Amino acid sequence: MAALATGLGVAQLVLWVGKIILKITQEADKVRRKKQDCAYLVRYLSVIHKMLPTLPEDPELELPLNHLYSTLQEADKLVVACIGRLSFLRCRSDAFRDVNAKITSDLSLFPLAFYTAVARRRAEESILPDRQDSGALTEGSSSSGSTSTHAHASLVSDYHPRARPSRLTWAEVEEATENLAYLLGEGFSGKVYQGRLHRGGRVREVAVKVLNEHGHQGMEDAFVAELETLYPLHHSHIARLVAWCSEWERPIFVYDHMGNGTLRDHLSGLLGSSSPSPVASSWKTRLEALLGVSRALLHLHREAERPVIHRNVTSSNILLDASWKSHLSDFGVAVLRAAGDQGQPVEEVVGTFGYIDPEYSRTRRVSSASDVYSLGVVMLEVLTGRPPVSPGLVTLVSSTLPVIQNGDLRNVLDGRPALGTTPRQLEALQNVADTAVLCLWPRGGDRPPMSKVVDNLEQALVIIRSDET
Ligand SMILES: Nc1ncnc2c1ncn2[C@@H]1O[C@H](COP(=O)(O)OP(=O)(O)OP(=O)(O)O)[C@@H](O)[C@H]1O
Repeated sequence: MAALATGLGVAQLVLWVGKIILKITQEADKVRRKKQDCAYLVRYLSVIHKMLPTLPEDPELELPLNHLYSTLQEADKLVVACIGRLSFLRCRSDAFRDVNAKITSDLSLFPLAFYTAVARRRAEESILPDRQDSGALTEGSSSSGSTSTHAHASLVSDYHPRARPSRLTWAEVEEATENLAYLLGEGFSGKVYQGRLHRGGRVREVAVKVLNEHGHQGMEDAFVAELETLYPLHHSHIARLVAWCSEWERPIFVYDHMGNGTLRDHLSGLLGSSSPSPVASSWKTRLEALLGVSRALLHLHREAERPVIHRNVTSSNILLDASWKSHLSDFGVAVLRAAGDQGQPVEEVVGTFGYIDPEYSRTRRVSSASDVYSLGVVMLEVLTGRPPVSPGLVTLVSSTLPVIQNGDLRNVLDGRPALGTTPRQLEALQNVADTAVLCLWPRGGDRPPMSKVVDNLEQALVIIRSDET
C-alpha cells in the first residue's frame, strides 16, 4: 500500500486519515452483501474518527498515522470489492477480521491514552470482536480463522465456543454479590467477591472483581487490557469472563467461580489443611495443572484470532476449579502480540518479581518467549513446592536452576507428594525439570515455543499416569 509522503505533519495526516474513514463509511453504505462485516468495520472506524481530534501535535505520531492510513487503504479496497462483488475471496469475513486486527495493531503504536480511549469506547458501545458473530453472519466464510493455523491435536477438545460476556448494571452486580458481602481474596489490582448470577432460570457461581483505583497500569488501562484481550478468548483452561460492568465508579469483571483457589495457595500449604489437597500430595495433579495452563498459553500465542502475550503468568494467576482443573486468569497487563513475535517495545515493564523474563526486563521488548520464561518459573515451583522468591529476595531460579542443571533434581524436589517418588515418577519429573531449564534460557530466542512445552508435559504426564495405573 502506498504510504503518504513523509513530513506532512500530524494535523495533515489526521485529516487524511479522517477523510479515508469517511470515504469507507460512504462506500460501506452501498454494500448489501457482507453488510454486517462492513457495519462492524464502520462502527470501529467511527470510534477512531471521533477520537482523532484528541491526538497531540507530536511528530512521533507521523509514523503510526502513516501505518494506519495504509491499513485503511486496504480496508477501503476491501469494501469497494464487496460493493462490486469484484472478488468473492476478497470480501470474506476472514479478510474483514484481518483488517480489523491490523487496525488494532496499528493503534497499539499510538500513545497509550489514545489507544485505551478507543478501546474503552469500543467496549462501551459493544464493538468488540466476536468469533461467533462473524461466523454466523457470514456466507461462505471459512470456519478456521486466518490466523488459526496451529493444529495441535490436544487443543481440539480444549476449544469451546461460548456465549460472549454480557454487560451488567450495577444493580445486577449488587444483587449478585449481596452488595459485595463476601470477600474471596485481594490482589494488587482489586478485590474479588463471591456472587451468584441468576440468568434464564439458572444460577451461576461467580467471582466478581472490583478494580482498584491505583493498579500498576492504572485502573482504566487494566480494565481495557483485560476486556480487550479476554473478551474474544474461548478456552477451557482460561478463566472465563462471564460479564462486566462499567456503570459503577470502578470497573468490574465477573468470572466463573473457581472453587479451589490458586495453585500458589496449595503449593504453599495455605489451603487444604482441613482436607488433604491433591496438589500437595499428587504429582499427577500438579502436572495436569501445568499442562492445562501451557495449553491455555499455546492458545494465546498461536491459536487465538488475535494472539496475546499474558505478561503475568504466576502460580497465583492459575486458578483451580472444583474438579482441580487449572485456568489461567488475570489479563490486566496482557498485550496483543505484534506480527512476527520478535519482541515488541512496551512502555512499561510489568509483571511479578521472580517471574519476569530478564531479557524483557532489560530490553523493554516483550514476546511470547517472556510467557515461556514465567511458566518455567511455575514449573520450578511445582517441582520444588517453594515460592518464586524467598526471604532475602533470593529467587527460585537462582537457588534451584544450578542444582537441576547439575543433575541433582532429587535434592530440590518437594517431599510432600507420594513419599518415596518412584523411578517412573522421577523420570517424568526429570522431563519437566529439563523443560523448565529450556524455558529459563536467558535469551528468548533459545527458549522452546509453547507447542514444544505442551508436548513435553504431555509426555511427562503419560509416564506419571502409567505409573499410577
Ligand atoms: N475466578 C475466581 N474464583 C475464585 N477465586 C478467585 C477468582 N479470581 C480471583 N480469586 C481469588 O481472589 C484473589 C485475588 O485475585 P486477583 O486476580 O485480584 O489476584 P492477583 O493475581 O493477586 O491479582 P494481581 O495480579 O492483580 O495482583 C485470588 O488470589 C483468589 O484467591
